[in-house]
Parts: sequence; structure tokens; C-alpha cells
Amino acid sequence: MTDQVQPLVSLSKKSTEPKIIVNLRHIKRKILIMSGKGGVGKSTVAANLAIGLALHGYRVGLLDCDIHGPTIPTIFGMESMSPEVSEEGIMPVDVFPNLSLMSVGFLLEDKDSPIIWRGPLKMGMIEKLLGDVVWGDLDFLIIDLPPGTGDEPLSLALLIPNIDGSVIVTTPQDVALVSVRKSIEFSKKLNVPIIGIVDNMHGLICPHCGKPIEVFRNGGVEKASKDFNIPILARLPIEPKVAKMEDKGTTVQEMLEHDTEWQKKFENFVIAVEKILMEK
Ligand SMILES: Nc1ncnc2c1ncn2[C@@H]1O[C@H](COP(=O)(O)OP(=O)(O)OP(=O)(O)O)[C@@H](O)[C@H]1O
Repeated sequence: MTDQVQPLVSLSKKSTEPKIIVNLRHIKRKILIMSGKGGVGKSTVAANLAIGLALHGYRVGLLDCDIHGPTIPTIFGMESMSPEVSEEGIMPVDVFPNLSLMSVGFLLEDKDSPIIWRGPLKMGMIEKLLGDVVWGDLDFLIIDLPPGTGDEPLSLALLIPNIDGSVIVTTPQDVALVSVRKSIEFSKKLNVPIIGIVDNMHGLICPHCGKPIEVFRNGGVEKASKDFNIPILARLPIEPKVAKMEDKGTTVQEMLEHDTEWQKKFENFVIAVEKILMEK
């Protein structure tokens, strides 16, 4: 077993619940980004939604709770950052004046080791992230959950009070139906309304002729949307520039400058989420 949690701020077990509630009290809207399985683009959607809402002028926080694969620091090219710790708690890392990040990845001593923790250590880290990070006043907190719909993401999400909605990220294969069904059950257990589905990696735009190429067998997401009466908020194509930028770590400027179909579709998704949540 490895104990990679840095002793940043002590956390009293007794005061955990009220502490989290008190700490998150100044956040107007909390959104979960979830997926039935790994590698479908959940962190990509979380990161770009946070950027999009910040560009619309909101104060946004992005919390990466993906205990086993915290990729948000890599996406933002901020892997080497360590958050400051003050009397008040752990300070999130600023990307813009109105966009700040916190990630499990920032709190690990050895960022290259695999994370093998026992349950209580993992939950201790999550309680720390929820109870000790000083977000200040936020319009939105975007929470990138660990992949899957098992006990671990569930017990983690149960610690977060008054979640306003969840976004389900999936890829278009037939198995999407199973994956979305599990995510719906998950949201029900949490009593969290589902905002909608993001159908990610939905085809590839041919760089030569501009026509779409279907990569996966489609149909699962439409069926899930109809069967469960949940809107598909975005259909995002496979965009090699997105994968390339995220793998090497990028600046937000670079992220914004790729004028692609993906970017346009993503902006429509940000507008849709904003509309749904602001009308709540
Ligand atoms: N639409 C897309 N086009 C091209 N590449 C994409 C797209 N969406 C995501 N990717 C790439 O796919 C990989 C997985 O994405 P991401 O890390 O966002 O998935 P995840 O669901 O959060 O994974 P994990 O299970 O590790 O949490 C990354 O390399 C990312 O850059």
C-alpha cells in the first residue's frame, strides 16, 4: 500500500459533513460530469465546459475527483503545479481570474506512481478536496467524477450536497445504451436531475473532403435518449487536434484557437447547459 497523500491540512472526521456543506455554501450551481465507463472523454468535456462557462463571464471552479487517473492537470499543462496552502485551506490553481482548478493530481507527492489506496485513504482525499479547498464565491463548480457507476464514484458523489445536475458522457457504440442506463440509475440514487447526454467521438470529419466518416456503429445513444427521455446536448466528432493538445498539455489560448467543427459544437453545448441551469 502506498500513502501518497501529503499532510496538507488536517481534517477532523467528526466535522467532515458540516465542513463540506459549509465550504461549498458559496457555490451557486454544482454539475457532475460522469460516464458509465472510462476513456470516453469525460475529463475533456469537464475541462472545456469549465473554460466555456468562464468565457461567458461566470466564476467557475473545476474539481477533478478522478482518483485513479486525474488528467485535468495534464489537459491544462499544469502537472508540475502545487497548490498553496494557507490558514484558510488549500488554494485552487488559477487559470483565468474567473477559472480555478483543483485536482487529486495536484496533491500527490509522486505524480508518476499508480494510485493504489485503500478505500478510507481515497475517501479521506476526497473529503479534503471537498472540505478544504477555498473556492470562494462561484457561479459554477464542475466536478469530474471517476469513471463508472460503482460504489466508489457513488460514495464520493454522495458527499457533495445539493448537486444541480449531471451530464452523462458516452461514445456512440451500441453499448452506450447500457452505459447510459447505469448512469441514469446512478443519478437517481443521488437524486440528481440529468441535464443531458454528450455523444462524444461521434464520427470523424474527413480532413480532405469535409464529409463525416462513421467510426463506431451508431444508434445506441439515440435509443438511450428516446427510451429514457433525456436530451442529447451535443454530438462531438473525433477531433485529432483535441487529442493532440490534451496529451501534450496545452494553454487555454491554444484550446480556443482551434477553429474546428468540434469547437463550434462544443460552444453550442456550453450555451445549452448554461440555459438549462440558469432557468432552474
Ligand atoms: N472528441 C474527441 N476527439 C479526439 N480525441 C478525444 C475526444 N474526446 C476525448 N478525446 C481524447 O480521448 C482520450 C480520453 O479522454 P478523457 O481523458 O477526456 O476521457 P475520460 O473519460 O475522462 O477518461 P478516464 O476514464 O481516464 O477518466 C484523451 O486522450 C482525449 O484527448
